[in-house]
Amino acid sequence: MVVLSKPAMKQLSPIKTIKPTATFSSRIPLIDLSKPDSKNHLVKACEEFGFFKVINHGVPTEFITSLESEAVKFFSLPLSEKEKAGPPEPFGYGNKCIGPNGDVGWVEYLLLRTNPAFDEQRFASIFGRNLEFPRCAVDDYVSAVKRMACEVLELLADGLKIQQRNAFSKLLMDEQSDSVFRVNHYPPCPDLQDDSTKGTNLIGFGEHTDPQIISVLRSNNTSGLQISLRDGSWISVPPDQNSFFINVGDSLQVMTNGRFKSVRHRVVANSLKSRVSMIYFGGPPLSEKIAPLPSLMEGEDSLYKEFTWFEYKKSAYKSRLADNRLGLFEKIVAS
Ligand SMILES: C=C1C[C@]23C[C@@]1(O)CC[C@H]2[C@@]12CC[C@H](O)[C@@](C)(C(=O)O1)[C@H]2[C@@H]3C(=O)O
Ligand SMILES: O=C(O)CCC(=O)C(=O)O
Ligand SMILES: [Fe+2]
Repeated sequence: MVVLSKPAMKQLSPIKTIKPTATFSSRIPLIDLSKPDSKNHLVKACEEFGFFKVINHGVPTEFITSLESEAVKFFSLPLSEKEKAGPPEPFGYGNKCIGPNGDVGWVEYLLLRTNPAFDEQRFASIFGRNLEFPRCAVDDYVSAVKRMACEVLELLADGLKIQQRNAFSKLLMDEQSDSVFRVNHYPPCPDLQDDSTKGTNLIGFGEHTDPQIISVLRSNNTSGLQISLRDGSWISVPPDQNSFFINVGDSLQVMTNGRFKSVRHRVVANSLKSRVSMIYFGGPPLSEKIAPLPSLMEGEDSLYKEFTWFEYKKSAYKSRLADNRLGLFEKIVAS
């Protein structure tokens, strides 16, 4: 079974299908941010999984529910209306096409910038006069999630015994922080019934790691998110609309000289229910050098060549979703 999106300029691959072999796992680390020992659990989770679930996160429920209902309203509009906010370059409304290099998935989305430089006018220019998406609901939600992301990063710095506890979080707090916000909608996708594809599902969002420092993800109660373990196997993440899921991004992997690993993840479309997810990608300013923190090197050499976030992002936008983007920046170690 091949599902093609509408013709576009780029050569598009068919949306991939997948046999639902991953099992739901109770192994995903659960971090209670209100507990005094959370910093050590956080470090362990970042080392072992690059992924964890957070409870007692302090993000007001009303910010979550109000933004999610606005997202549902937006995605319920006729396609011709939503397309007025597209195509994503990279910001705006996108449908099936992910990124500029031919990746596709069973997903539609809004990709927005979050820093203050993305002013009212530029926000409005995406949505136009008759197509509203409430900037204030995005701002309330993103500010609260960013605060929580910074708290997590500061606890991680404490857990790693880094003296400057804002070593990571200051990059998200910077006025020039290149952070991004994404709302994904995965429409229900009935089980495929073709002989060759019976019992398989479409890929909603293909496997990848996130390039930034940290990603904070929240979804409605529909399953679909899967993460890859260190042995390469995939596990399904049980959905929980009251919690947040956090991904270590490539930049945090580099800043910890590989001690934390960015997590490979993907989304499989659900056959019956639609899935809505909202993800804040906390990134550094474009000019920031991404390099291991000296206190984490303990006499080791950096595993990575020196690069700025601008250079990494430029390279990421030339890559396909599933590529090992950090590979290009790893030092070749003589054996
Ligand atoms: C295929 C692509 C989409 C992406 C840019 C890229 O060329 C490779 C990285 C992709 C990713 C993954 C995490 C985030 O969803 C994202 C916004 C990002 O920063 O990197 C996407 C990019 C995108 O959709 O524009
Ligand atoms: O929608 C999701 O749950 C995850 C999507 C994702 O990984 C991304 O947008 O980078
Ligand atoms: Fe991702």
